[in-house]
Amino acid sequence: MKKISLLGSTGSIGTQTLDVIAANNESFTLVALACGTNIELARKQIAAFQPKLVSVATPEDAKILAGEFGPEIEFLHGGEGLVEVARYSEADTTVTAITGSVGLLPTLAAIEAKKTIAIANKETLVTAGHIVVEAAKKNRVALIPVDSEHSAIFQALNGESHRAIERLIITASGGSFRDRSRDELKHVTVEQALSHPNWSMGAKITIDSATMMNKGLEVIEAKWLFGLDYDKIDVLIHKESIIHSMVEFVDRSVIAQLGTPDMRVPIQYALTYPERFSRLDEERLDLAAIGKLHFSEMDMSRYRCMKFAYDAGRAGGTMPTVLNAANEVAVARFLKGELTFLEIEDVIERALQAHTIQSNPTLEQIQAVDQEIRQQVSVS
Ligand SMILES: NC(=O)C1=CN([C@@H]2O[C@H](COP(=O)(O)OP(=O)(O)OC[C@H]3O[C@@H](n4cnc5c(N)ncnc54)[C@H](OP(=O)(O)O)[C@@H]3O)[C@@H](O)[C@H]2O)C=CC1
Ligand SMILES: CC(=O)[C@@H](O)[C@H](O)COP(=O)(O)O
Ligand SMILES: [Mn+2]
Repeated sequence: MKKISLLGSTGSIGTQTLDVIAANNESFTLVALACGTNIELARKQIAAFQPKLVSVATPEDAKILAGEFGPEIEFLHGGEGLVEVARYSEADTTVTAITGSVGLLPTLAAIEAKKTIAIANKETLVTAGHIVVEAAKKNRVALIPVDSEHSAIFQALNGESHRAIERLIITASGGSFRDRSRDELKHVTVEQALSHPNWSMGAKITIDSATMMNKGLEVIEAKWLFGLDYDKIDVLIHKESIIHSMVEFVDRSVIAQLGTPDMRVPIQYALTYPERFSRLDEERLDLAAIGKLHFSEMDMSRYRCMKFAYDAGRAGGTMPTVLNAANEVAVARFLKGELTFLEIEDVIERALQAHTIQSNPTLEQIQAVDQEIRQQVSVS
């Protein structure tokens, strides 16, 4: 029985992880969960899965739930609660399905406690990839990708030697505005931006997909997960999200992973790896019904965030931290109606241009830059 601790249980990845656990309850059990403020859903999840440790955002909610569920379950809150859930002694695998760089400290705590990490929280790798990868190596902990593109690459690689890889080809749907010109983006609404053509996801990643920042974050995520230079990581627009990504090998053979857009596939694979469990009752890919798949080149002037991400990744040091923190705040401000869609890019560009890079930053330096940029971008 694999014992799972889940960060971000009430979100899109979190709820689908619980679907996977419930569908395979002879193999998986949930021992700890953490969420934020969605207490109504957390209550249902606790009742259904009976974890032994729970963390929520506020002490008030922790107290209410403790009163309802009694002493059998321990209730914590805030950043410390997240860390305790991530490194819970009874868990052997931690699923990081929380949004944003707030996932960094809990992920590091889980690695230090030698949990296998099923990693969905890409912002953690973007903001501090060198620290996370180094910690995983030192503690001999596996980082198993959950993100669909990285799971596809992981499956395509299937243990192939690093030397055999010519390049990774990460596919991008183009997001909510894939068929609009830049001119048509001036007056788009939050509601329109939140309508992804292929995937149902949390708000932040859906906006990232529309700006193409999601793909930029994924390029940096791939650099750290697969240990490749940026010159070996390409992005290809593929509007159907059927090919989840590909690997080209040095002999020009290309291996792709395909499937219907369903995150429960990569989530389940991250939990069953190196085995595969059956999902025979689920929808199967019907290429004849789809008929055609489309591909086009990435256009860095149409998608400015793509260029920001490659530039920040190549610059290294604290630049990816700036990219991520500025983006998190800019997206939150767009969602609140404080910025227009195109202003997201302007805000990120200003933060990157104003920053003096620090190379090979420590965790403390990353945390300081993250805070500084958040303050700066919340008013700029
Ligand atoms: N959704 C998807 O299909 C994919 C997502 N990812 C990545 O997975 C991660 C999660 O995405 P997604 O599931 O869409 O996000 P959601 O917004 O749907 O869910 C986020 C989860 O994190 C919790 N959370 C957020 N902030 C805090 C905090 N400070 N303390 C405690 N809990 C917190 C939320 O709790 P609450 O709601 O209770 O406040 C919620 O459970 C992101 O990094 C994303 O990039 C990667 C690939 C695909
Ligand atoms: C499901 C998933 O992994 C998302 O990251 C998805 O890839 C978003 O799609 P695009 O960023 O390609 O629109
Ligand atoms: Mn993805």
